[in-house]
This record gives sequence, structure tokens and C-alpha cells, in this order.
Amino acid sequence: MLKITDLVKRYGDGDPVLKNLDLTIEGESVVSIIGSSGAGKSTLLRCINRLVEPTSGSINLNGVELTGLRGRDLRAARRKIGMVFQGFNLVDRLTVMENVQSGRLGYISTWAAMTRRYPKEDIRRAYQLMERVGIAQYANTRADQLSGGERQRVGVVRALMQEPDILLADEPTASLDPKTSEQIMGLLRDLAGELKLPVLINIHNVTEAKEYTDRIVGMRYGRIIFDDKPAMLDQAAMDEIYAGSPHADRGKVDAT
Ligand SMILES: Nc1ncnc2c1ncn2[C@@H]1O[C@H](COP(=O)(O)OP(=O)(O)OP(=O)(O)O)[C@@H](O)[C@H]1O
Repeated sequence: MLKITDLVKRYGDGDPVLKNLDLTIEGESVVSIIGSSGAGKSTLLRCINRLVEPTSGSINLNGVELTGLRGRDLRAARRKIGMVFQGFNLVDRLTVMENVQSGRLGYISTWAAMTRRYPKEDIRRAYQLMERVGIAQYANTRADQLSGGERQRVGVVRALMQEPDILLADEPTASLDPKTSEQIMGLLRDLAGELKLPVLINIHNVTEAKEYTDRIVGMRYGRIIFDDKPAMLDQAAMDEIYAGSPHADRGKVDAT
């Protein structure tokens, strides 16, 4: 279970971009985060995997408090958080298998990784996952030879190789054409069910959020103002999530 309580993030001495945010994700649900540009969606995801340092509050994953972790403890906690990126973040000159195995870094020795001596079990698991997402035939192909959809499948398998407790996806389909985008969203939804994995997706495409996720969290200027099933996201809720300006919001914050 991911339990975020009273999370605040402030960059430098600016206004907070996450304002006392609470969010709990249980089980294998697929949750999307929607909201205008600048609402704080990426910052929230990055606080969870500690690419961004939270200012205050608590982020607890399966009983482990993630805020304040350092060094070895932080690395161990990060292994349990899979991340899928908009730009795939693959190493182009490496093969698909090498990219996928980089998800095992932190589990195997640096020497084994450098000499590509992957444990048999890791190779077996990689093939199993690559077959599941339809890229096994590219195991020895350089990553830069693949299409966008195939590259994102590599990104997904790499994240799953970490044996994560949760999968975070930061605009995973924003670089893809509409059809491929739907395929990747469908894949994330199906994998969440098959692997009993909670998935948290930051996404701009509201139609896809409604179609492929179980729950939609709507953010506006650092606050969660909608958290419900997709069917409940009506026009009024959409207007509230996407309307207004930072100044209008600041007025409200000041008034409280
Ligand atoms: N490293 C940073 N330093 C300072 N301010 C930042 C930094 N990263 C983000 N911000 C600011 O924090 C706010 C929230 O940004 P964030 O990227 O989390 O929003 P978002 O909802 O993900 O937007 P988008 O949909 O455009 O990616 C914005 O005002 C942004 O300018």
C-alpha cells in the first residue's frame, strides 16, 4: 500500500507546488493523475521515488517510510518502485536484453552487470516478460532500432525486472501515436491485474485515463480536487480541474 500523508513540496523559497496532499493507493488498482500543466503531477511522482526531495509530509510504501531514507536504504526502497518514462530512457546503443537487465542493477553485482553475466533466473524472467509484451524477438536488437511503442515496452519490462511493489508512469504515452498509446495503456492495465501491481500514471489524455484506469485523481495547483471512479468525472469536475489560473487559486489559498 502507498500512503501519502500531508505531503508538501516547495522548490527553493517559492510557493509550494504540492500542498498538504493525501493519497492512498491499495491493491492492484490503476490510478491516473490528471490536471493542467504545472498542477504538480510530475512532482508528486518524483517525490514518491525521491528524484525530488519532499519538503515535509510522509510517503509510506508497504510500511517503509520513504522520506528521509539515505544511501543503501534509499537504494533498496527505490528498487521496489518501478518507473516508466515519457521518453523511454533507454540506452540506445545497448540491446533490448541489456536495457531490460539494467532493471536488475542493485540486485546483482556491478561486475556481473558490467560483464553482462546476468543470472540465469534473470534471463529467464526477462524472456518471460518480453514475450508477454511482444518484444522477445528483439532481445539482441539495439534499442535505437525499435519503434516508439516497442521502446516503451522495453521500458515497461525494465521496470518490471525490478520486481517493484508499485509502478509509476510519467506520461508513458505522450510520445506515441494514438493507436500505440492505447496499446501501451491497455498493457499497463493488464499487467497491473496479472502481477497484482498498483500502477500510478501521470497522464494528459483524459479519454485514455477514463478508458484504461480504475480511478482518476484530479490535481489543480498542488491539491487533489477530484478522486473517484472515471464514470464520476463529469463536465463540472473537468471544469474544476482544468479551469482557473494560478492567481485565482492563490487567492483561495490565501483566504483559507
Ligand atoms: N526543478 C524545479 N525547480 C523549480 N520549480 C519546478 C521544478 N520542477 C517543477 N517546478 C514547478 O513546479 C510546478 C509543478 O510542476 P510539475 O512538473 O510537477 O507539474 P505537472 O503537473 O507535471 O506539469 P506538466 O503536465 O506540464 O508536466 C510548476 O510550477 C513548475 O514550474
